[in-house]
Amino acid sequence: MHFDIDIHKTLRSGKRTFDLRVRFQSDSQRVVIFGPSGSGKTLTLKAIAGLMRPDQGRISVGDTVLFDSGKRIDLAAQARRVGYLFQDYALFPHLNVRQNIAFGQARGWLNPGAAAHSDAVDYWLHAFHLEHLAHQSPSELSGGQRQRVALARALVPNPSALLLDEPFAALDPHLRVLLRDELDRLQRHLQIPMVLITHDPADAEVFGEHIVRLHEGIVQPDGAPVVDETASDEYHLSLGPQ
Ligand SMILES: Nc1ncnc2c1ncn2[C@@H]1O[C@H](COP(=O)(O)OP(=O)(O)OP(=O)(O)O)[C@@H](O)[C@H]1O
Repeated sequence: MHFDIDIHKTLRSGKRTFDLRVRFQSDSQRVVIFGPSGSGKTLTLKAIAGLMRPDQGRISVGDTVLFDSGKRIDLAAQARRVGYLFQDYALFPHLNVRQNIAFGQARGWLNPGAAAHSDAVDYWLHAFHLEHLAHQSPSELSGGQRQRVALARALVPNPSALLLDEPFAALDPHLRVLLRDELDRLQRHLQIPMVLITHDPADAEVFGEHIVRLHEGIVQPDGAPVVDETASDEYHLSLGPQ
């Protein structure tokens, strides 16, 4: 999957301004945007997802141009076919697990109850071992279960790429190691291209086939690729053919 990213955005808050000038290209399936707090990682991910409109630039994922200020292209977030995992998972507290996952489907937006019974929802409930929790609410789940529900919701519309905002930040250190391993195997199994943002070097080590280093809104030139050689065919989740 080819990512071609060129984002210009100036944000003002009182007397403070923040200039985001992010430009990179990648043919990697595993791109990590790595940088300290406040470096512009979330803004970059939101721009790719269509949740933040750049002032200028061009964003394409594969053959699809998602945004091009020169050509006045700006696809709506729902039309971009990218899954987004929010840092705090952003599950809906009033919907149960099944309904939260169904919300990932376009038709679920109006009536999650009606969309809750579909093959795709059943598939991801099963794949993430969530069937027995289908009727529970997010407040009744562990941190790891919440992450699986959020991942299932992001995957249910069969996106062409996955965007992950600090996916392990909300977890305790032990769970972080387990779920990092689980996401590693999930990505290798699905072969879904992903862009993951993090300030944790351990995430960059596992997922950073291509590392984009960000500092104060600008990509740093020393972003040499780091290839992870620990590929494993083994996969413990119940994933069948897609
Ligand atoms: N709506 C906004 N208006 C003004 N400034 C903003 C706005 N949103 C973000 N910023 C500023 O832009 C900068 C980059 O924010 P961003 O959320 O992308 O950082 P980040 O690298 O994801 O940080 P963290 O790791 O802490 O989440 C920050 O200094 C932030 O204060």
